Amino acid sequence: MKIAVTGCLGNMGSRIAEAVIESDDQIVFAVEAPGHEEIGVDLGETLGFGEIGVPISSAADFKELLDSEKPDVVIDFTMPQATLGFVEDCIESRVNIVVGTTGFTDEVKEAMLGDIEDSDISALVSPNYSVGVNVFWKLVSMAARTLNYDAEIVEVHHNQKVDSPSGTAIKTADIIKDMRGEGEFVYGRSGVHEREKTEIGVHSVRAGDVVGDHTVYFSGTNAGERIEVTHRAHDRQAFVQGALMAARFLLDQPPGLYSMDDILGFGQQEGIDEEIARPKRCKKGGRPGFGGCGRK
Ligand SMILES: NC(=O)C1=CN([C@@H]2O[C@H](COP(=O)(O)OP(=O)(O)OC[C@H]3O[C@@H](n4cnc5c(N)ncnc54)[C@H](OP(=O)(O)O)[C@@H]3O)[C@@H](O)[C@H]2O)C=CC1
Ligand SMILES: O=C(O)C1=N[C@H](C(=O)O)C[C@H](O)C1
Repeated sequence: MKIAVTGCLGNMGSRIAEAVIESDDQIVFAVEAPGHEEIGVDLGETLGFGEIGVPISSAADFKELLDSEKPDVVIDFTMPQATLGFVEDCIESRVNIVVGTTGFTDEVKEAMLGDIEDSDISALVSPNYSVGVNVFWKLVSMAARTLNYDAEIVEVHHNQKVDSPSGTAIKTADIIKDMRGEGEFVYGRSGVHEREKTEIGVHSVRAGDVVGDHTVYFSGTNAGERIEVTHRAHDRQAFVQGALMAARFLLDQPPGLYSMDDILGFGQQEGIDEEIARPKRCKKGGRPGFGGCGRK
């Protein structure tokens, strides 16, 4: 597989590059932010592998490199503004892309996904490439639909992370809302506030070198219990392996927008949810669930 890596000296980009260098795949070019002091230096030298014949290029030359080096796929973990440009260039040059960047506004992300869907490329865009988090989302969806309990999300990340809440937490909140057909997101409460039943709290912690933790608390009123669904990433390898799996998956796909569900065989969301027995009726439009009939 011929791979191009953007943000090749970042936390994720450098690890993607290292994994590719150590594999039978090939890095055909790698870019960093324009003006980066390592531009022109051999990527292998910088990453401690010795010379590999791939200079770190400026992202300003991305389109030109796409057309001359013709990678099978671009792997991008950078920042939203940069990613939008890379996606646009990939569409124009008909090169597949795996996007890991988070921090897009809803509008910008929808527009980007729409452009991909209207294009001739295949792409995968996910806020989390770890297999574990993709299973975590299934567990959360099952709990959210089954239990009529308050749902609160807490995510913890390293102190270099600039976007809050994490893309993973946002997708987790979306899943809970979708499963319940309702929900208002409330970010990091402060001051006097009476919690509405349908609120979905989202809380961000930034500290030290935490790779990425996500917990959803499902806690019932008078239920005498709570469930905490937690995923903890111990090492960025979890994301790297998923992103490389995604890149390989795209090689064989017709143009389209794919998800990790397609790769992991989780396409049958209903298959999981249908197994969950649920109370069938509630009075006055209450929402059924194992926590009883909630008010709407
Ligand atoms: N989907 C997933 O599984 C995961 C997603 N992420 C997301 O990936 C993104 C990157 O995370 P992380 O690697 O930790 O961040 P880093 O800040 O460590 O890396 C980002 C890299 O992108 C570079 N960059 C910035 N602007 C450009 C540009 N215009 N062209 C090329 N390169 C550019 C940065 O360069 P410089 O330092 O010079 O600015 C930096 O090297 C974040 O949005 C994060 O949330 C992270 C982990 C997993
Ligand atoms: O910035 C990070 O580090 C991470 N970002 C992703 C996110 O925003 O969800 C995924 C992972 O948690 C690490």
